[in-house]
Formats: sequence, structure tokens, C-alpha cells
Amino acid sequence: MPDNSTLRGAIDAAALRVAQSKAMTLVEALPWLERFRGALVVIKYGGNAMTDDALKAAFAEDIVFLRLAGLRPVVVHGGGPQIQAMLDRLGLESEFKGGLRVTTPEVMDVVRMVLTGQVGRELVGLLNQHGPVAVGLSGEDAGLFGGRRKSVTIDGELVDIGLVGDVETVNPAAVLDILDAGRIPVVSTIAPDLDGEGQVLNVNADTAASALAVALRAHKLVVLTDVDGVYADWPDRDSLLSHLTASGARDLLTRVDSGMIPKLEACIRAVTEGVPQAHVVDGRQPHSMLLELFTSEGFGTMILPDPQDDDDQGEGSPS
Ligand SMILES: Nc1ncnc2c1ncn2[C@@H]1O[C@H](COP(=O)(O)OP(=O)(O)O)[C@@H](O)[C@H]1O
Ligand SMILES: CC(=O)N[C@@H](CCC(=O)OP(=O)(O)O)C(=O)O
Repeated sequence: MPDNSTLRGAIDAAALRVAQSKAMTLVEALPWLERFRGALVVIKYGGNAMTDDALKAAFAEDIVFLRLAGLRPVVVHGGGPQIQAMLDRLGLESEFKGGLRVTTPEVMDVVRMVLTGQVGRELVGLLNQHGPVAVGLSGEDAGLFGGRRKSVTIDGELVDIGLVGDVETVNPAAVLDILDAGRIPVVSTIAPDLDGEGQVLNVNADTAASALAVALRAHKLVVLTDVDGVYADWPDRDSLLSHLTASGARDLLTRVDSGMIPKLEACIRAVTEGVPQAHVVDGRQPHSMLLELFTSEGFGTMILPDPQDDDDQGEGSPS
């Protein structure tokens, strides 16, 4: 039978090995932390990646981690499934055309209530469990977004989809104030209609995140969703793309459907208007934000500007 001091020695050696491995993980992140210090990253958190409590908590941990590591994360959230659940409870019908919800005035009331009063509040609460860091705001606050109604083209025809808008103007001052105070802005994507008195518009969250990333000159846009990334030949699971150029993404637009249309459009807009890279990442994987930012392989699908727009292709190493 070993004496107590021998036993403790064995336990201490095991504990030391675990601690050393944790220390190695931290040290390996050092080049990435150096590279991204101060970097402003816009993260779009999709409603479909937001349905599991453990995942939501892991997302909040990642965002607070990024903030404490010296990055400047800005969260833009969706809430499609949560809006749908409330519409169903209220017995209101709504359909999607071209990946966007046809929005009547009654549906708009529900969209505004769910995004700003429920989904945004819940995310702010989860982040603030780690300290008083998160501040929620919507496109209505301090003139953040100005929107204009948009139609969609289906089979060559322009189709009216009601109170749905594109972001035309962004005044990022309120978001910058929150960042400068060391906090994390959490944005709900409602936009006042620039053409309608007091009317607000339902803006797809991918679209809004992209417009905000451009206005903030973000280092990158990350779109967290409920699929591994962008597939060249959806739903063929062998066709997952690791990289796409803006032109490649434009070509693909004719072959994707539903929620992937606004996502690809958002990524194309971001990288053609000055954001160096955009990523579509699987938000169902715990800590996917950290995997995307702090590993050389990256995660999901990266969309880059066309070579003539920007010669900086990729980020295989943090140098
Ligand atoms: N080419 C494609 N690659 C990946 N997903 C696609 C593609 N075409 C359509 N999709 C669909 O888009 C969905 C993501 O959009 P959506 O459900 O609106 O997510 P979110 O709530 O995150 O915005 C995927 O779950 C998938 O069903
Ligand atoms: C116009 C339009 O479609 N707006 C979306 C807004 C929420 C959203 O974009 O949520 P996800 O990111 O979860 O899809 C909607 O009403 O569902």
C-alpha cells in the first residue's frame, strides 16, 4: 500500500498534466489573440441556431470571451423560428417568398415584439450573466438603420412582400458608443421606413448584419446558422464549400433556396463593400465562434472578395 505522500504525488502529476495541456491551449491561441486584438467582428446569430439552451449559453460564453480577449464583438440576432412560434400562437398566417417573410402590418407588430422584446432581451440576459457587458438596441434606436421597402423577383416578376425592407442608411454612432464603453452591442433588426411616417420595416437579420459590418468597417462578418456552411449542390452533403469568392457566391445564388439566399447576398455585399471576409458557420456546434476565430483551418465556408477587389486571400496562419 503506497504511503499518502506517494499517492498525492501521483495525483499531483496527473493534475499538472491537465493544467499543462490547458496552458498549451492558451499559448497556442496567442498568435490569434495578437492578430485580432481590437478587431471589430460582426456576428449574426441566426434564430435556428438559437433554439437550444446549452448552445445559447455557449454562444454567450464565446462572445464574452472574445470581448475579454480584446476583440470588439457586435451581435446582430435573428429570430425567424421565434417569430413563427408567436405567429402560430396568435393564429396569424405568414409565408416566405425569396427567403423573406411576407409582412403585413399585423405580422410586423409581432416581428417587432418578438425581436426587440423577446429574442434580443434573452441574449442580453445571457451575456450579462458574465458581468454587465451587453446593451441591446434596435435599428430604431439613435437612427441606427434607415430602411426602404423591397420587392423580390420570382420567375422574372417583381413580387410585393409587404413591410419588408433593405437597410439603406446606417448611423453606427450608438453602436460605437457602446463599444467605446467596453460593452457588447446586441442589435435587433427593425428599421424605420425612410419613406413612411412612423412605419417600421422587417429587415432580414443577415441583410442588416451585412450593412452594419460595412458601416463599421468590420474585420469580418460571421453568420452563425443551422447548417455546416454553404453547399454547392444542396442538399448533397458531399458538396460543402470551404471557400467561395464573391463571384462564385453570385453564381450559386441561382441554385440555393430559402434562408441561404439572404445569407449569400449578405456575404457578397459585405465583401464587395470593404469587409475583408465573411463566414457562414455552423452555430449548432458548441463554441463555433472560437473554432472559427482561433484555428487555422477555420470552420464553415469563407467568402472572400474577388481577386481584383482585394488581393489578400485567406488566413491560413495568424501572421
Ligand atoms: N446551398 C445551401 N447550403 C446550405 N444551406 C442551404 C443551402 N440552400 C438552402 N439552404 C438552407 O438554408 C438554411 C439556413 O437558413 P435559415 O434556416 O434561414 O437559418 P437562420 O435562422 O440561421 O437564418 C439551411 O438550414 C438549409 O436548409
Ligand atoms: C424579412 C424577414 O424575413 N425577416 C425575418 C427577420 C428575422 C430573421 O432574419 O431571423 P433569422 O436570422 O433567424 O432567419 C423574419 O421575419 O423571419
